[in-house]
Amino acid sequence: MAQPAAESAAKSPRKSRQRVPAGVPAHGADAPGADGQNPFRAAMRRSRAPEPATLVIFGATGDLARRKLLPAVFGLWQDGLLGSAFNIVGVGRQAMTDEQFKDFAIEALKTSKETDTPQPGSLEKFRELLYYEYGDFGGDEVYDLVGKQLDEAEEAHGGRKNALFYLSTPPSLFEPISNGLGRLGLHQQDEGWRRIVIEKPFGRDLASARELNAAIHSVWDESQVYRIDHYLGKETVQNLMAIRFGNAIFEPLWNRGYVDHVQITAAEDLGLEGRAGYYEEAGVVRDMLQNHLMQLFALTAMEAPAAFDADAIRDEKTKVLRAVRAIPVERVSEVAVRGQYGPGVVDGEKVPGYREEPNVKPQSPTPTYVAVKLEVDNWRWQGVPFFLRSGKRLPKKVTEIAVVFKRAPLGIFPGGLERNVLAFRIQPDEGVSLKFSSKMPGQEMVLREVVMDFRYDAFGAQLESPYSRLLLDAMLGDATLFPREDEVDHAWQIVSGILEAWDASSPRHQPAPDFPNYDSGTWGPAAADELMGEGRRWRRL
Ligand SMILES: NC(=O)C1=CN([C@@H]2O[C@H](COP(=O)(O)OP(=O)(O)OC[C@H]3O[C@@H](n4cnc5c(N)ncnc54)[C@H](OP(=O)(O)O)[C@@H]3O)[C@@H](O)[C@H]2O)C=CC1
Ligand SMILES: O=C1O[C@H](COP(=O)(O)O)[C@@H](O)[C@H](O)[C@H]1O
Repeated sequence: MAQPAAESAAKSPRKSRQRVPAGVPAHGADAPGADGQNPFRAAMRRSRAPEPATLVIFGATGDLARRKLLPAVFGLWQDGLLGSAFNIVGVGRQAMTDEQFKDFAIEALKTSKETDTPQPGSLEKFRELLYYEYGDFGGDEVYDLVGKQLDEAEEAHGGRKNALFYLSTPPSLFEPISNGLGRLGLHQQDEGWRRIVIEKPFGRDLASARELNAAIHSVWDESQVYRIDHYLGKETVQNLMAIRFGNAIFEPLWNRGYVDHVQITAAEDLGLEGRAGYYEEAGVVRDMLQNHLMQLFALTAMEAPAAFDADAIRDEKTKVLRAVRAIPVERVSEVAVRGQYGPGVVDGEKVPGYREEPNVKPQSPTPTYVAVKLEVDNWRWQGVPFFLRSGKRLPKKVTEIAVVFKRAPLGIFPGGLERNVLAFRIQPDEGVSLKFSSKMPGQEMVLREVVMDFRYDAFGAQLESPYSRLLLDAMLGDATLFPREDEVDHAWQIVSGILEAWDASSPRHQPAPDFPNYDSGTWGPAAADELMGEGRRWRRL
């Protein structure tokens, strides 16, 4: 590996790298978080402490690492959740010294909106945990250097060589990195645990996802593989399971007898945010529908698991994904709607259309909006449609799951017979609300819709970053909130026909409607309303 001139002088010899020894908390008893300032984190600390470990982030100079991963790790560390010894090795292709990477990481923490407020001195202490290696991810040398880092950590880590490899790179590098780690034997668990976290999208279609799974399994056992979907790390998504399976009152209603339909919305006000290179290839189906929305759907529709453990939950999610009626290319126009945003006004500001975004092709056919109707062929949900939608440059950022109940069978009062709605607000204003009809004060028996509302802020705790939760889970070996191979496969099967019909390069391509077909700042194309059918409409959020 060639070293740049400035770098070879500045890079300290490996031997002199000091690690925080085992037995000494990564920050001591005086450290921030140790005073129990966050009661929820304090409770976690007692029951969940990972063994000493090294977190190796491939793609450590990228957008995700900078904005989300480093702040998430910092938050965990500052709250004393990372056990007795811990360090991070950033891996990238840019030539940088440890010192330069430390500067980069601290700057990232200072600029990211996701960083917890640093306690005095904690950024300086955190800086000491950081190391950096770089090289060609297709060669061997970079993995050799990473292996040496794990060797060097051994003593400080009480003789353990536990490592979590986080692949935060473009998806095309997932397989080469997995193979590279395998070639050098870094997946072997004889001197500690070894796990690999793989970012999304996992494949770009069913065939490539299967190939990637096969390639990953040629190195790793499935129990070592953590495919990340950050929506599963959101408190409010976990609360969906808590509410469904921790209360008796919902279960009797949660079926075709009482539910009219379900709406799942993941709306974003933002546009591309400079990610054209990725998004032009992905589009909204790969970016949001195949993963985040399918996970929300599976958690809403699945049967009660026998236990709250990784296999039981993932078995149930897989079962319901399998029960979704197939959407072959011929059915796509009946059950799915696509859109692309044009110029418009969001939050009072004029914004350009998708095709005017930097590095987007002037005639780009990439969809930025999707709405789809899923039908589930099982006893519970027969005849109950699930409507899923996601789009960029919609009027606001809001993610919600709304279970819309059937109307009362007979209207004996004046006033509309409205449908009750149980709505899980995933973000923002996290909470759960129940809409029902109530008598208005007065002499007449007139009904009006009212809302009973639970807000998460009632707990008085700031919600944790999903990446913190998932990173810690992976370090603890808990895969409950990570999609398993078969789930990912079924989610790809569901969207395969849509991709085939909409991808311009597909032989069965169906030409797009005239794009752009919705203005920025509106709720998407009109055809999405028609998808709902007679008597139903998208919720106004
Ligand atoms: N950004 C986000 O908000 C989200 C991202 N993800 C996923 O996370 C992963 C990373 O995304 P993101 O951080 O946005 O991507 P970026 O392009 O910003 O960063 C990717 C990282 O990989 C490195 N890299 C890129 N190409 C190569 C190469 N050929 N050889 C070696 N290193 C390379 C980059 O190095 P360099 O700095 O030199 O370019 C950088 O460190 C992707 O899989 C993405 O889909 C998932 C959810 C949200
Ligand atoms: O994975 C992704 O998710 C974000 C939305 O995540 P959220 O937690 O902010 O809701 C989306 O903007 C991005 O395009 C996609 O890659």
